[in-house]
Amino acid sequence: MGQQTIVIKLGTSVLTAGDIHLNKPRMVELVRQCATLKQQGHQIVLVSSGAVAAGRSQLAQPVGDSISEKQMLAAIGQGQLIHLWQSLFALYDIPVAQMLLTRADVEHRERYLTARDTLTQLLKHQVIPIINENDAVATSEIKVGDNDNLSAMVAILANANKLVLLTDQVGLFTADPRTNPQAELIAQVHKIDDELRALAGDSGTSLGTGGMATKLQAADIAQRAGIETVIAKGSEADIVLKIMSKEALSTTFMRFDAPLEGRKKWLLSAPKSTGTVIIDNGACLAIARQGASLLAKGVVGVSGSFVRGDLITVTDSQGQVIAKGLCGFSERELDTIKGCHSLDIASALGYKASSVVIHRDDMVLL
Ligand SMILES: Nc1ncnc2c1ncn2[C@@H]1O[C@H](COP(=O)(O)OP(=O)(O)O)[C@@H](O)[C@H]1O
Ligand SMILES: N[C@@H](CCC(=O)OP(=O)(O)O)C(=O)O
Repeated sequence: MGQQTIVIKLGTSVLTAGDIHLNKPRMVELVRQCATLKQQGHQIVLVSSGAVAAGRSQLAQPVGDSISEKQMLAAIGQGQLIHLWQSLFALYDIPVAQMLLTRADVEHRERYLTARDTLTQLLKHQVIPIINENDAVATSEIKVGDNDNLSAMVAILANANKLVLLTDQVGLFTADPRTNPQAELIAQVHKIDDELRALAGDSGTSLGTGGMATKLQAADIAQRAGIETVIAKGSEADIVLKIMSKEALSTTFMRFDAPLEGRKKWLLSAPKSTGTVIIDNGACLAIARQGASLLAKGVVGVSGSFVRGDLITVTDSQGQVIAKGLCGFSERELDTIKGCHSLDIASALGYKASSVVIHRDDMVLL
């Protein structure tokens, strides 16, 4: 492939030097590699963790791990982080931009499109966007929570070809190599299933967030959006350049051949599901095999709390997640009309309403 847009996510494990201090020589190395890629005509977006660690290293007294303390640390450290990136990229005359996002910035379609436009403009002007979660103000309702998932959202926003997750391991192993020295590297993954998810543990340190589990979630989103994901070790010499020339020891998650179109990519990446609809086997087959919309007739149960237009999860009667999509009814309406023929919905509710529960254009299969 020729010139590509590459989102590179740098975990705290890559950006800290065995403790909480930012690893400046490592950052210099990564900047040099990004500059080389830019010279080759590639577009680069960085998702940089490290704000909390950087904040901690600046305070003389020890600080705890409560949410408000971490938010304070992020507010202190983010400035130092972006200052360092800016100074290092300036050595190559490459301008950078800071974008601090939360889930709320991508959850609503208009805000998603605004963030996408900003990113597109920055790339058009040869600027490297450096993105982190806006930890200082992100409440539990609006935060993504980890930069792996955030980087998958960014990869979709940037219409990227590749998502590179740099961490402190060479890739995904059959078990956490920290605790299991016999663990073996999995070089290539075509589809992420429950068996693979069971291998991916949490972060082995108090600095990282989510470990391999969130990296798999990110790779899963990216794969479906048609983006290849590579997990590799950020401390390896020339690692990003080696990934580009396919010489890196790493785990590659192949992209799906039939990627989703724009609106469905947004559905996949952003909104949080607030409820669940359980459907019968006939409806499962119709939506999964025939690409049909979900009708009330196939609905056997409803849970959670949602209003018309909210994103909900669709499961089969065994609880297996089949799809997610924007629901045409509230949970109370859906409970009333479950099992109804589409023509009977209006009389069951007492007013005219949508004839489908989730339209196929508003649904992604999982
Ligand atoms: N199956 C696995 N393969 C590789 N690493 C794993 C696995 N399960 C858990 N891990 C842990 O995930 C950690 C990397 O995630 P994390 O600490 O969140 O790093 P980062 O800061 O780069 O996001 C590794 O150091 C490792 O201990
Ligand atoms: N936003 C946080 C990092 C969150 C996160 O996902 O961390 P990591 O698992 O190290 O990529 C920070 O800047 O400290």
